[in-house]
Amino acid sequence: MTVNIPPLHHEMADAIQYKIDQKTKPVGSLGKMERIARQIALIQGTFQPQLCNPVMLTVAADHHICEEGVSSCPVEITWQQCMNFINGGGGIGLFSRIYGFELFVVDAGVDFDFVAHPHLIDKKVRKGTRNFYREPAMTLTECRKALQNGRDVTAMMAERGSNVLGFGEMGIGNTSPASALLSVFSGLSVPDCVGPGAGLSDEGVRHKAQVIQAAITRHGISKNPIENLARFGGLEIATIAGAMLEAASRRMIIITDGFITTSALMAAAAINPLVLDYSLFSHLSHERGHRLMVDFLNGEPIMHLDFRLGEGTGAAVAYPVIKGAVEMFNHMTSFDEAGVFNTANEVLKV
Ligand SMILES: O=C(O)c1ccc[n+]([C@@H]2O[C@H](COP(=O)([O-])O)[C@@H](O)[C@H]2O)c1
Ligand SMILES: Cc1cc2nc[nH]c2cc1C
Repeated sequence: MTVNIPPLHHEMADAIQYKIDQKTKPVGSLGKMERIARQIALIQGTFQPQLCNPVMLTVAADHHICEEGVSSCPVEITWQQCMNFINGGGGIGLFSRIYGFELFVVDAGVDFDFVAHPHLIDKKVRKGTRNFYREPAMTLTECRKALQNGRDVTAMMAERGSNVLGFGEMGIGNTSPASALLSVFSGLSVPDCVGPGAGLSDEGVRHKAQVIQAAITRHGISKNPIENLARFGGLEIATIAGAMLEAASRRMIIITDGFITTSALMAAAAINPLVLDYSLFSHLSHERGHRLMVDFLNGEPIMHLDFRLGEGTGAAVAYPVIKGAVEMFNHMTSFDEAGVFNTANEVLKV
């Protein structure tokens, strides 16, 4: 699969930075917000960037790796939470409403038969990702299908007028594939990449690491990122990776959430690293390993809130900061516009 991602509008970088530095503030004093504004202007190639119809894609799947005792949660929580979200409930139902996202739950592989709903997108490849302790998590065909499904969902959102996608996920057991992908793509040791997920004990974490290590030893590591995604990933992770790649190819803004959506970005970046230029890292998850993942991708988390809920909650909660960055770039007065500076103006500009 090849995805063509255009480079950022680097030719505008100096002029964009000049516009930020002309705002009535000491140079650099709005910190990360300045870097967010700059990135969005570089993505859109304009001095008047716009955030249009933000959409939250909470992509869900089940994981038969749970048969190995790698999660503290009952697997039914996956479908129950999906129903909760489309009815406006749960963390992401609430935060999407508060922060202005239209929320879609994408069924990439939940082990449940849902009734059709306008905010539930059916992209089910199969009922549950295979148990990757015993066999590859997906066949190559299933993995490619999930990637393509993600691309199709992004295309649908672009055609509805969205240029900002928040990514979330729901899937009991999905910190196991996310940990495996972190280890496989970064080369870090499995125990460094594994944490408690939704709530394992220390002993549970040790067992989870053993299961993941055994799976990596059994299937081996490929040079082909899609094969690695198929061996160790999850149906929602592959769907998100495809959706992110398509978003970057269309110059849309990608907002990651926590450990699992960032593992999807890792897979996407292994397919085409330019996807990272279009990505904002909403927060640093409390899940052990997320820091390693974000560092590996050279990302800068907007917030540190000790969230480890997933669903897209971090992406939604970071949105006001992203919105503020664009407002600052478009509307904060420059020294010239303010018209009240004389000598102070010169002092502040240096
Ligand atoms: O976003 C995160 O960083 C995050 C960290 C730990 C757990 N989660 C959520 O918890 C579920 C996976 O946890 P587990 O222990 O079942 O693998 C899944 O539904 C995720 O949304 C999410
Ligand atoms: C209640 C609950 C909500 C979740 N949201 C994401 N993972 C979750 C796990 C549980 C257990």
